[in-house]
Amino acid sequence: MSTANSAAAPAVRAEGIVKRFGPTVALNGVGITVAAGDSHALVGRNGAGKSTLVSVLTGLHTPDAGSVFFQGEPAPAPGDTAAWQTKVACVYQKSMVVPELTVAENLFLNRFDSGRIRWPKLRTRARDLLAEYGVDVDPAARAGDLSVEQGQFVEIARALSFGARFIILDEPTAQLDAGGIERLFTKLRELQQQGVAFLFISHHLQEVYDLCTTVTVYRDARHVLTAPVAELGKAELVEAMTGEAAGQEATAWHAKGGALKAAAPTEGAPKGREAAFDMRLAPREREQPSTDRKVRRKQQGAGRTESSDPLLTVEGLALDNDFDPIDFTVRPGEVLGLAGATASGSTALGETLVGLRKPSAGRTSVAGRTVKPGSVPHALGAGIGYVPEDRHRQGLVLGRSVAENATLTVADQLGPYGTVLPSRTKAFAQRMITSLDIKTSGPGQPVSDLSGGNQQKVVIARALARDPRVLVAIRPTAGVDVKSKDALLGVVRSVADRGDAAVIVSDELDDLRVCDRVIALFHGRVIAEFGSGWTDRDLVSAMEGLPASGRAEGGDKGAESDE
Ligand SMILES: Nc1ncnc2c1ncn2[C@@H]1O[C@H](COP(=O)(O)OP(=O)(O)OP(=O)(O)O)[C@@H](O)[C@H]1O
Repeated sequence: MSTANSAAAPAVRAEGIVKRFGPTVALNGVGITVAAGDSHALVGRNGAGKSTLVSVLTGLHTPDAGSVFFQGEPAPAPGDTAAWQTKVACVYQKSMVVPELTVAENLFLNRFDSGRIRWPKLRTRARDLLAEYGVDVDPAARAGDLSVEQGQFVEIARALSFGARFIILDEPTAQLDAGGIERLFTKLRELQQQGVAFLFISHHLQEVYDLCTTVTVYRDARHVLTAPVAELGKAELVEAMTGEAAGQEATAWHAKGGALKAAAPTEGAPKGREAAFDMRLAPREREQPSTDRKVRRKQQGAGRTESSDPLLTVEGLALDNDFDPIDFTVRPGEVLGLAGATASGSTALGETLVGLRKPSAGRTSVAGRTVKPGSVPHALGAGIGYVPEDRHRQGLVLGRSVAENATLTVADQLGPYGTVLPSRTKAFAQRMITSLDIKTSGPGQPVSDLSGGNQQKVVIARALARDPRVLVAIRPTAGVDVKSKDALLGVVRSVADRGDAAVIVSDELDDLRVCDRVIALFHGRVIAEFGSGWTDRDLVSAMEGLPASGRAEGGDKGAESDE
């Protein structure tokens, strides 16, 4: 929306940007122009070069070639942080404010006048500043106590107060619920009216259509196209991102219902999708051949109704202040979805299953064996595999290589008598790189050098290497591009299809589509349960805590109907 500002110089113009990291060419002569007051989306597959461009546009990286202009003026000199702050700011999915400081202190961080700081004056200035941009946050609040949404608003206000008229939003909605996204978008639209321009980076293509007027696509470090969003269909957009014509490859964007489910394995057919997704380092000897037989029969078409003993049993599990007592089972061959926003208790429930949190009541067992509560090693030992939500805090050792990270949980299986055979580690990592299409220069590359989505693939590979009986994945496709999403969800599905079980904790409909059953939580309580055949509207309504409106067939047991 470039209303009154259409005649103004572009908020940013970058031309011929080249950025190399050793042998990797992260940006290969790309450009981008964001008009004043525009909301411009930058999309591309994992590793396309988006984050690298953000680093160049914010002065964190100096390009090897090319130039950047803000409002027609050359970008500040490298290292002149104060000057860059007056031009551009980047708001990430997790606010970068300093949690120990108050909002007022964060707002004026690094720009106190020399001499004594006058706190009352500072708070007043902070209040005025927040009011100017319509941000309803107490300046005396500790930044660490703010919600993600409030933290982002504070960061936007801080950027604008430096004079910046160009803000980059890098996956800003990843941690927000539907209400938070709507409020963020409303604020962005208001600011656009005042001439502020946005570069919006997201793997959620619907958000691009909801918010942006222009879209630029990068693929493999190159610029592919820039077009008005209204003139580019979703299929064309995905085609530009993947370089494949629609229909050539099912994408998560198009996939509906069972389309994402990997085909059931047939005996004597090792090739194809499941073979590619078999990421186990050393597949375990099956202890329960009878169960396996049942599962195989089921997979061969005997239908999903046939019963077998549950692999995961959860009885009266509760965590004070997070979720009420809950009971459920997951059978071999089944993927269960636990749907709900982070605050619904679904994430806490997932973290309790894997031993990260100690429940206040109840019991979990895997294949009939009770799992010691609150112990990750015990949960792993019992056969639970874990894909964490926060891959940086819980998932990866950033300084270590792709190969080392992928095999961290299976070091005991990499060589005799506690030794680790580099050849075995490398061979396993290479298999994983190929199967999951990880964009990397090789198994020896540090994971810190991978793009965010490719790091997530390493986390998933690592969980699978242990050959878990029950895979618990929390928002497994966060930050993952449309095509890789399909592959990763196929991997989760294949865990069940080989006779084990999986639990996906998510509020992403694409994640939940691979599930055979979905339990929706709201405010720590089960609000509904769906078999197959739910509609987007039904599930979204349940996750928002809205009353059932004749929700999907297949076992809806809305809270209201209990009465
Ligand atoms: N510090 C670095 N050292 C080496 N290679 C890097 C570094 N940073 C990025 N790369 C490489 O540059 C390429 C582009 O990465 P970038 O993070 O810009 O991708 P992206 O489009 O942001 O991906 P994602 O959607 O997964 O976040 C990737 O191949 C990545 O491995």
